[in-house]
Amino acid sequence: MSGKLASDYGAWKHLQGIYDVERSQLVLKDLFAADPERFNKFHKEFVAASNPSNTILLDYSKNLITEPILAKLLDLAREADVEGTRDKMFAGEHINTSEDRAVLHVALRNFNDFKIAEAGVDEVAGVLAHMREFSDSVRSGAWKGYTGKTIRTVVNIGIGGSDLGPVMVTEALKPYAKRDLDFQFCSNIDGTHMAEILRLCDPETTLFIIASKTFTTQETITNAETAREWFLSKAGDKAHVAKHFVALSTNEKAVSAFGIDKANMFAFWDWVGGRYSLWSAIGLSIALCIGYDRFEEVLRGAHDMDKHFKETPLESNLPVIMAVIGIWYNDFYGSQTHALLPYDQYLHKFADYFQQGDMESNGKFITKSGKRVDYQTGPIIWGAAGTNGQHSFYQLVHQGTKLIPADFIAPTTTHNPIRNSLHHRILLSNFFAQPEALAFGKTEEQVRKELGSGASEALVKSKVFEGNRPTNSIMFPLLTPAVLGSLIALYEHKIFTQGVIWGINSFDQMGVELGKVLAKAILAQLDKPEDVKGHDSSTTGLIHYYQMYRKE
Ligand SMILES: O=P(O)(O)OC[C@H]1O[C@H](O)[C@H](O)[C@@H](O)[C@@H]1O
Repeated sequence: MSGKLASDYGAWKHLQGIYDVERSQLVLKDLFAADPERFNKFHKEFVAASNPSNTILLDYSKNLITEPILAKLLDLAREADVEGTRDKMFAGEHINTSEDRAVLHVALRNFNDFKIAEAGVDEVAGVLAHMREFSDSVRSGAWKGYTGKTIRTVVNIGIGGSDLGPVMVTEALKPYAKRDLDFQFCSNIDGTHMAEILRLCDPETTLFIIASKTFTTQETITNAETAREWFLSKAGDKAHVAKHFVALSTNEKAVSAFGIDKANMFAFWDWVGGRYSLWSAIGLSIALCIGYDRFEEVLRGAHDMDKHFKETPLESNLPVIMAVIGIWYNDFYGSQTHALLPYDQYLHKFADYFQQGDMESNGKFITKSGKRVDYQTGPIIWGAAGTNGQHSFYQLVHQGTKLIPADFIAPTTTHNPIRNSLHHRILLSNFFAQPEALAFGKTEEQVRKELGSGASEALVKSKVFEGNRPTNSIMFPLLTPAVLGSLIALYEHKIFTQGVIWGINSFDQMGVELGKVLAKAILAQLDKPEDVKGHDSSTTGLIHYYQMYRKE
């Protein structure tokens, strides 16, 4: 940790100079016309070391960059010591400085490849074996509920990282799911979420997974208590809880205080960040859904990307390339957001997942050495599955006043080739067309030609697409467990790289605390109007309104 701001680096200043002078020449149409080799120069294919059918193509040619700009961006990564910090992460050094913790989600999918010395790493294999044994037993029907019936519904109770990863992955890998096992995910403290899920559950055949790293999260503990209360109101005897409740946590004490047997607890460790925890015991619902072997394929796919990130020179390193191009827009072009646009219905939760992954990691204005940054850090992440987005927000992406860098993501082959893959061909034609339209647009001249001489000036102008809107295109053969593992790890390491360049700690989340503390204080004041004290007039007024109209 140099203690420097990113803007102090020589490469940063150089890039600012390039941006100021060359920006007007960075026109995709011209860059492509000038160089027929542009695609060849600006794409890379990742091929997993352990599994050649796991490949990912990254085409970054439709970005507002030239070879010298990319080289300078990579110099910035070197100057910020991305490589050194990466190696520290893999070695188990405590790079999460504010919490004095290692950052070792990579150890959860390592299979004894990299040597990592940190307490708990040697326990990973044991927990995976426990997950295998348990998921096999539930899936085979050997695990019985309190009346001797097999499990039909799994309810994962968790929030944030203890929810979003399992939700996203079980959706993404639905083609591999055990279809006669239903999966529900209860996260929100809003009782509606739990009430609607319990309507679908039979206590004799439901398994509740209480997923919480800390086992102190208000939403999760309240929802878990509600589920237990509901279960006991039907099952009667507390001894039956052991057949219907398991816990995934780092906090053994709190788990046993809740009444869950140690044998039904799946452990993990403080060096697993919440938003990096789907690889840990938090992935139990994934293993139950697709089977342990498939879950392990997800881990191995991620490990292959870890190897790529750790061992590939920066020039060919996919996460690093995506990271530095993102910085070019975020910090020099001033773009505020980054869109994730998967053309695969199975990835419809991908943007939701990386909203937490990216925004909780890099949404910070203080560097690791306590300085306030004088540049932008993490972008706002958003997106939706194609082609739905096209009929919703793409108007603004094409013709709005904002620059919105976007990643288009698609498989060459669909799991559902209905009507001879007609749907997939239409889907992919849109996947190819959108980045093309965004990059090359449509000139006034083309519009005039199309409309003929009678068209009004206003109409002509309204149909012009300026183009020059940058995108990455990411393709892979099929959304398999291994590919998905690699894809998630690709984005994780992109986020890591950006955080190192910005000098921030991507692995704490101090920003979610304040609201929680205030809510606790307010909860104690909600009963009586005279108790509402210490707030501004707006907050007081809102609580009084609630007190006047509530019905309980
Ligand atoms: O798993 P838990 O300890 O219940 O935490 C759940 C979530 O809580 C907070 O919102 C943290 O900011 C998240 O990173 C975490 O994923």
